[in-house]
Amino acid sequence: MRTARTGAPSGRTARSALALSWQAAPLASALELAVTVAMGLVPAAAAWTGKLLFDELARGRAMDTGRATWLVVAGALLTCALVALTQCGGQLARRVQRAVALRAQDRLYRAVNAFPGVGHFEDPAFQDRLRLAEQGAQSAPRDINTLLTEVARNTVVIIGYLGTLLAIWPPMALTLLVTAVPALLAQRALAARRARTTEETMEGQRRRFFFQQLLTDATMAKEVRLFGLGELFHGRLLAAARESADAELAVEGHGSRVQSALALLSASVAAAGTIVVVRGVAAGHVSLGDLTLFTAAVLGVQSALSSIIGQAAQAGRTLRLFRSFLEVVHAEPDLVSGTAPVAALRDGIVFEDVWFRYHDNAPWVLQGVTVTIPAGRSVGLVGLNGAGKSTLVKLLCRFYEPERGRILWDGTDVRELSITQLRRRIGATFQDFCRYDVTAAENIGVGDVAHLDDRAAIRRAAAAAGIDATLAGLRDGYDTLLSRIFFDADRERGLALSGGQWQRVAVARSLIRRDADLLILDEPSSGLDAEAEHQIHRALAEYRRGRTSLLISHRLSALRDADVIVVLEQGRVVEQGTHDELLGTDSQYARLFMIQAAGYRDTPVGSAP
Ligand SMILES: Nc1ncnc2c1ncn2[C@@H]1O[C@H](COP(=O)(O)OP(=O)(O)OP(=O)(O)O)[C@@H](O)[C@H]1O
Repeated sequence: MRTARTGAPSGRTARSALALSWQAAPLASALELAVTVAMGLVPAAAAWTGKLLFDELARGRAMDTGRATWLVVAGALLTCALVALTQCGGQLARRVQRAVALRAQDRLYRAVNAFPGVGHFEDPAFQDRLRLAEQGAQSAPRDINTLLTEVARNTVVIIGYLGTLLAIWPPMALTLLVTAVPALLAQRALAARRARTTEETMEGQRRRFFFQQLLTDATMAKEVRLFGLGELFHGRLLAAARESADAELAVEGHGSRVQSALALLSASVAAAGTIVVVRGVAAGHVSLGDLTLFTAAVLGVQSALSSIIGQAAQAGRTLRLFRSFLEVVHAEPDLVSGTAPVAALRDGIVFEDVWFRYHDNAPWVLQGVTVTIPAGRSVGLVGLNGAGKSTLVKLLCRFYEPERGRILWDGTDVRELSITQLRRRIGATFQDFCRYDVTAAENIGVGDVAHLDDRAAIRRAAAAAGIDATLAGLRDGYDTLLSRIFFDADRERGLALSGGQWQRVAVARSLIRRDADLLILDEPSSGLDAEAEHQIHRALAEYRRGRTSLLISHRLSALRDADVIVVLEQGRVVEQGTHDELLGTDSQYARLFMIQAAGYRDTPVGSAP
């Protein structure tokens, strides 16, 4: 994938994540920070209240009961305040999280939509990065925000307690800070290892997802059952799932050992400090209240440091994922759109010595193709499977960039033209057309979003594709939902069309662009019955009259009327001419045509026509 690998240092990545969070919900983020800092003041205040209460109690008969009662009430009020602040903080955090999730998805899918070509989508590495980006975009801004608020809260907690420690036994303050260093290093290493595991198991997860699809997709269900593939795919699904689970289990096992060692270190340090202070109590120069305050301070500082370290490690892990988000959002486009406006086609389209292959080390699919599609004429494209016909069409629509050579639209290289304007001038039905889970009308209307609600235009296109009567006769006519999955508003299941009917809907979708200069039809009738095929070809021939069209079909009879027929063989143009011209020579076209004709006449292939 040609992404702009940001390789952003953690600082810059963290700033971007934080910016995402603050831009998404500035007020809620600021309030969350304020509430969290306020929460940080409570533990030290509560510990001091406890110490004062203990010291009061330690005075025995001389105790001031009124003061002790007020201290108990103050302790209870502090607990209430903590509960209220926790609830408030939680509510604000959820608000921030929802806003961040929406903003992150908006940025991610806006970026994905902006890729002009289709190359990125066919790249497995890009698919992995996209999935990591989805995870990172959700969690990193939240984790960085939490880190910020937790650092603020815990710094307040630590400052509140450090004074106490310095007053009671100063070396403890330093010891706690020093022991935080190995904990920080260990947690960082652990977080990096977790993030690496997530990245390394991505391919396995992609495989698992693929087998899940195979086992649950309605279109696959027939073959999976007929060929008895369920067990095979189930086994592969489990193997992929086991692979990821094993890797995750290994890293979590390591994590538990590290956490246990760190907990042991903390407990030993706390015990050593408490022993020193207990001795002070025994010697009479430290009060019981001081002992409780010291114990609370040690635990408070340790848990505050551990919380900061834990959050920092977690943020470090999700920042690695967030880097994927930044890489996708800032990815270089797979091809660059020109800016020149695209005028209506006057002279024609010319492929000039076009060379193309799908990847740097893949074989050439087009090898120096030179061909002209004259304006107002129809061109038929013929060739064996894999000859490169669909690829030629995809290059014309600018889904990919030719590696060498040029494609000219009225003499201008299409690279100089605005891709959006160019595509608006093309109506196309691809071999692998889409079946949208929307109404019949919308299934045609999406061919020209400006006409999504133009029922007359939709019906005209449907009539030209020979599907108007069928759609009008559906349960709710053109408003019938064409889907096997979704329910419509009345909880009625949608309707499924037959393969040939879907194909006509797809043809209608390309015909609705009545102002399109070029009509591309890649195997528009492969799924139609003989009568329907005849009908649709007649209708299309009528429709194409005087328009520029490029028609690909293995049924050569459908191309007889084309003004020029071009034969592709292994990515090279080997013949071109009219049907009669080509049939009169010893051409590849004539051979293919005879084979098909013989099939219909039941004449053995090779016998004289
Ligand atoms: N997205 C892709 N990624 C990699 N290779 C591809 C891709 N699409 C097509 N190819 C390869 O390019 C070659 C030409 O494919 P193309 O679809 O252009 O042939 P075609 O002439 O339209 O064939 P058919 O008559 O079977 O539709 C094939 O060898 C195919 O494997």
